[in-house]
Amino acid sequence: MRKIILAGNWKMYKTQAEALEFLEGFKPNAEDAPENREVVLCVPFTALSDLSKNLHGSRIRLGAQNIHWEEAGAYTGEISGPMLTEIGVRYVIIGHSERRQYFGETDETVNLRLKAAQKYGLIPILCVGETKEQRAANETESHILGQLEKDLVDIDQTQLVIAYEPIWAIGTGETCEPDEANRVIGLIRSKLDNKEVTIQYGGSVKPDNIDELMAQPEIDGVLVGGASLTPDSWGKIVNYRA
Ligand SMILES: O=C[C@H](O)COP(=O)(O)O
Repeated sequence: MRKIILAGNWKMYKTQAEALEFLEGFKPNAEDAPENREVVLCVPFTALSDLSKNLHGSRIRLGAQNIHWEEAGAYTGEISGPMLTEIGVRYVIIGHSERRQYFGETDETVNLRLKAAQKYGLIPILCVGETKEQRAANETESHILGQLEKDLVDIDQTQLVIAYEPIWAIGTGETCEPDEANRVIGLIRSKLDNKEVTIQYGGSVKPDNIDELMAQPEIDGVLVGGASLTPDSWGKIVNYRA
């Protein structure tokens, strides 16, 4: 069954102290949300351990923002599956457009990271999406389907979340129209072997557009950057009106 998953991606924001302060403010909002909604926070590595210790008995799940494909080794700046699972991490974002754009992530390395996540029992949140130029050139579909074809080689689609994030909508305030996000997500679903994969929308999701986005039949959740950084706006998003 398709699961509703609302995930915040804090990117490179919040120290440990700021993360704990956020948690104090957000916990009551999370507990108010309907039980069928999975609430996830993908936070910087430095905040994972402290948050994990403070999440016992809570329904909030922890996510990371990267994973290396090796179990250990000389890979300065990387993090491994066992390091994440040891502290209670359940989800990991892979292939975010910022990783692809600034850190040389390719479909090949995305595929390796996806395999590693699944090997260690983590649920990957695979990000795909087109640039403004690709959209203008009518290449949205071919680009995304090309990403999926390479990224998903030998990936178990029963342990997978996909986030459709049009790059032009990330952090710009320019949200993809809900019916257009629904159309693209429907297209992604049509190409998957497992039609029950949770597929999220991401890109300038805010408290004032979450209801309309979540009312779309193909959208199973959201991946949220900026609006997941304050307990108030993230609380409103996880408590969207069904
Ligand atoms: O991972 C989240 C996305 O990059 C969306 O970020 P945003 O909500 O700040 O536009």
